[in-house]
Amino acid sequence: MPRKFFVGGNWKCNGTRESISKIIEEFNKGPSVADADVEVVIGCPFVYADYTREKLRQDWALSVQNCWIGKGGAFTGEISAEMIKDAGIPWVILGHSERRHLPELKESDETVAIKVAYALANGLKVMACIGELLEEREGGQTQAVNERQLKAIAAKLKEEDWKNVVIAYEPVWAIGTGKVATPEQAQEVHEQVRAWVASNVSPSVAAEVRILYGGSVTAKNSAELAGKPDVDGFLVGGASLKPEFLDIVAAYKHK
Ligand SMILES: O=C(CO)COP(=O)(O)O
Repeated sequence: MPRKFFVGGNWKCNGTRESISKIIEEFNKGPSVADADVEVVIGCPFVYADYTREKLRQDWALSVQNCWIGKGGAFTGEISAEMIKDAGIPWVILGHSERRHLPELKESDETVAIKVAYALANGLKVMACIGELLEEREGGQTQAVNERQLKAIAAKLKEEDWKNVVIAYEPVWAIGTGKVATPEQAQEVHEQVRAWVASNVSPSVAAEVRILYGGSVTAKNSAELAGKPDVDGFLVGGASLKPEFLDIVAAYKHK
């Protein structure tokens, strides 16, 4: 089965009702993808999930950007996987580098892995993010870091869980910096990630799991990146708040 191209938008902690309404109006003008070889998912802030769902075209799905590590209860300020599911939101982004590395958050590999397993067990689909820091890349640690992050997640999943996971490779040095990985750099890591999954999960999961690239993806660079064999889509930050996101979605045609 060929891997269906996947374009996720990650709005991060951005937006007002007014700006969301405006950008959705633009998005809703784009061609239908209902029968196209692409899946589109918008990751919005929790508080705007209902508002976004109400306005957003029906052929695009909704995601949130985090969830609590386990069952809900006395965890002030947190949102559980059960609540996300109950609210009718199919996807959650987990392990984003901002959550892994911001000093205020510092989510460990283990925390991310527990969240991924719990969200899957409660019926959500997960965009699981991995990626190396600049100093790790410069220190020749790229593969080791990505594999360490993946290994923590894989250790908690059963083989059938993987059908509800997409992996987002987001090199931290490329996020929000305008410094996109070259198509060759992205392909090299995606190939390593797929090979790791083949050896450590199963060859069939490796063949089917979608590996997204994230980090300064724009309308300009998306077509060439999409042309690489192991790039199955994108997780887009800044450009997912702009009309050019429609052009990034259209990059599936370069597959
Ligand atoms: O972090 C990202 C998506 O999750 C990427 O962000 P930018 O596209 O703004 O670099």
